[in-house]
Amino acid sequence: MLYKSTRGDSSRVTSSNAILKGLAKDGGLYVPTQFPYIDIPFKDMIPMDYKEIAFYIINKFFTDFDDSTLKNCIDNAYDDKFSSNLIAPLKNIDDNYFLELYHGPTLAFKDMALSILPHLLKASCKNLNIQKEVVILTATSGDTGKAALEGFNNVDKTKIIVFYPKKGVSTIQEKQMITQDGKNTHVIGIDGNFDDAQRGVKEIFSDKEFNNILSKQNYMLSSANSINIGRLVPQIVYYVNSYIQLLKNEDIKENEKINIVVPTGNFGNILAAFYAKKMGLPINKLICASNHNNVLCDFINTGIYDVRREFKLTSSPSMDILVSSNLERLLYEISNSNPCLVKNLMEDLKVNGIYEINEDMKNKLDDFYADFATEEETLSTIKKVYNDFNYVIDTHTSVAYCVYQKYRQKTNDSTKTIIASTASPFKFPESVIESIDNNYDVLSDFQLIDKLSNISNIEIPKPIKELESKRIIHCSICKKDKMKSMITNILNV
Ligand SMILES: N[C@@H](CCOP(=O)(O)O)C(=O)O
Repeated sequence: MLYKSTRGDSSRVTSSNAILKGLAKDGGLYVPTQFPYIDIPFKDMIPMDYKEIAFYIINKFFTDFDDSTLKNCIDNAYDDKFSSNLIAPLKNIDDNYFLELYHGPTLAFKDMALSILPHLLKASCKNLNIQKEVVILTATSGDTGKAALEGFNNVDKTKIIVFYPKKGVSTIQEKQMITQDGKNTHVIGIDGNFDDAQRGVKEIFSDKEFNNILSKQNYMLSSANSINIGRLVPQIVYYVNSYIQLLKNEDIKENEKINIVVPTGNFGNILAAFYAKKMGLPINKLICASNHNNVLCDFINTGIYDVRREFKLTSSPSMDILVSSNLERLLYEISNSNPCLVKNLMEDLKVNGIYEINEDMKNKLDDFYADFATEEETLSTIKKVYNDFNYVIDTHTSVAYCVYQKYRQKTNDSTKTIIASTASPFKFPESVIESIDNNYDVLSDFQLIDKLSNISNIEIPKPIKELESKRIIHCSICKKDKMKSMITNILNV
């Protein structure tokens, strides 16, 4: 299996190369040259556990890793760092299936891939005999940053540098990042939003001169964001695994189609579900749920991507994104793998802040349904789910569930549905408690966490409990146009 750029660079690279580089030379994203198919009957997968399914799927994409290396990466990733031995359990709430992706070390779905990425990256270095130190640049709107810091913490011959919007993440998300220990970790708040951080990181990847300077000093750049194919492939696994869980529990029949609802910002998580569908997972609709930054929802409904709108800070900060990176991979797929077309659309976006896809591509968006939740709807949905089912969800999952309710009302579609539950409610105690009972607005974050634990009858997750006494280690901030000089200082180049 080889990988190519969405923007036409003619070179084909191995998975090790794609993982190490993160982004293609021409600024495009690496995509597989063909899609592997799930070639065993789903019922034969019932006895397989999460790790075995992970091996089956990842092995089809990362073909230059030998079996024992890949198994080793998987064993080291999905171990007792996860508080559920199912790794990603499904909760049946009112015959909807919440796929709880937040039982990893940092309590967000990003752990599902960032627990394995450092191992894949180290193995890639070995496969390619790379002796350089790898500098992982990461832009985050809250969850990726902490998961990447945790994953790469003290990993030999790597440094991890995370940029986050100083005013665009929850208090707990920020505290999780700025208290991160590890001699190779760096965290910087910027005076812009997530789009500024992501743009800055991408510009640095494409800056040939800077990359040459780094190379002379024995450094190379890679990415922990979902622009890196090493992030995306492990995310396909949990959709396949959850389908098998449904089958095992006899909630569905073999080959019965399901819907998947994903709260979406950078389009990585829903793209992984789309990739699962391309591999043969029986999926009816992929339901894209946006918050008030509803640029993706508009795109899916009109074929026009228009970022010329106000960037809103919401209670679901991880989705506060207007320039959604992975949509580029979808454009590539729905354009019949036409890199010139993708390149032109990306150029239109850069120059004019808008593009429109052609009719043929619009028709291929039929796999998707999209809607969005307002702030009010997000908070009232948390309350409703709590009151009706005594189940506490976070703000991002609430966006997903709210959009799903709208979908049901509009379509009457009763297909069994998985709702990606992307983060623990303990990461957003203020918004979650405010939704359920707004009598507590004078309490501090950690008092709110206690309250949340009482209300939900769920023990405070260990990583949150430990956070209260952790000291702040990182207090760097920078202007959004000074990200490169921050890196220069850190690396002393
Ligand atoms: N939601 C993200 C933003 C970055 O997305 P990624 O999936 O590309 O890493 C975050 O929490 O940082």
